[in-house]
Amino acid sequence: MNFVTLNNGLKMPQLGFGVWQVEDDQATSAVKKAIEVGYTSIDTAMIYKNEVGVGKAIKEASVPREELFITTKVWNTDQGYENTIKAFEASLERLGLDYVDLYLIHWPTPEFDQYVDTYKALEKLYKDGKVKAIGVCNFEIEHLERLLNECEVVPVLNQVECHPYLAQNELKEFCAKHNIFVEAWSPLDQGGEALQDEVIQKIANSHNKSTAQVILRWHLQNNTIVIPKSVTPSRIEENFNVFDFDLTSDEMNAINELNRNRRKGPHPNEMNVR
Ligand SMILES: NC(=O)C1=CN([C@@H]2O[C@H](COP(=O)(O)OP(=O)(O)OC[C@H]3O[C@@H](n4cnc5c(N)ncnc54)[C@H](OP(=O)(O)O)[C@@H]3O)[C@@H](O)[C@H]2O)C=CC1
Ligand SMILES: O=C1CO[C@H](CO)[C@@H](O)[C@@H]1O
Repeated sequence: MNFVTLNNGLKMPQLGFGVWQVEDDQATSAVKKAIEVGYTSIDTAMIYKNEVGVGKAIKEASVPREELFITTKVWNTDQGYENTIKAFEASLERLGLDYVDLYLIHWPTPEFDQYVDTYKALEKLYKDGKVKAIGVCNFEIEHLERLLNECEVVPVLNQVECHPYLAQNELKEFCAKHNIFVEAWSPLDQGGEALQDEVIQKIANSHNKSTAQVILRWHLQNNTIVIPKSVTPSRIEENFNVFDFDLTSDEMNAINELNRNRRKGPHPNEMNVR
């Protein structure tokens, strides 16, 4: 497993396990399987409604809590300083934990203009030692600039949709300049067209790997953190088995050229759901 060092010195596994669209019960078995395979980083959120199931897996796992890296997120309806503190305590309770490693704002929801206050609540939780790191999801450059100007703690990462068809080059450049990692959500294009791409298929054949493994390798070699999701035991293993080969710079460039700025999810400025 590769670890990255976040801007506050905390180490985080570069490959983690996502659990969106996994029912609470199934989350327990999927996370237990993932931990058995060797994943130690788990990405959940209040809105996934599976924090209880994830917490159960953590409790039943044979790996000590301090070796795990648990991420959860504050949902749009809980934004604002006081609401965020309450939402965090509720997440902690559902997870059955006394701290989380990383707490993230789920969407900026710019129309409501509360993400600065929300972030200030994350700073308070961080200063109180209840979270080991804080960050954001789905922040565009202008949203990050506001945090950098108006808040004290630089987010450790920005979790955004990213895969070969949505490379996020401009955002990656901005984040790198400010020592903020990019973490890719839907890194496998939600199991979609990118997994069938002919260019990626050819590269995969030459390494005797799957297209999913090549895509994950592309993310890792781009210095991106990844959190693929699967409830299929063989795929949970497959997605972890990406540290025994390297893509050449020609192969990396060939995948870079597939970018078409095509999103599966909403644009952050259009996601003002409450
Ligand atoms: N911050 C945010 O706004 C968001 C965060 N996320 C986070 O990112 C995580 C990952 O993103 P997600 O949207 O789930 O999508 P992914 O890109 O991880 O793709 C998951 C889909 O791909 C399939 N799959 C997984 N591995 C393979 C494989 N090796 N071969 C073929 N198919 C495969 C899965 O099927 P199956 O499970 O049936 O095996 C599932 O349908 C989420 O689970 C969540 O934690 C996601 C969306 C938004
Ligand atoms: O992480 C995510 C998945 O679930 C949410 C919806 O229920 C999305 O909005 C979000 O981006």
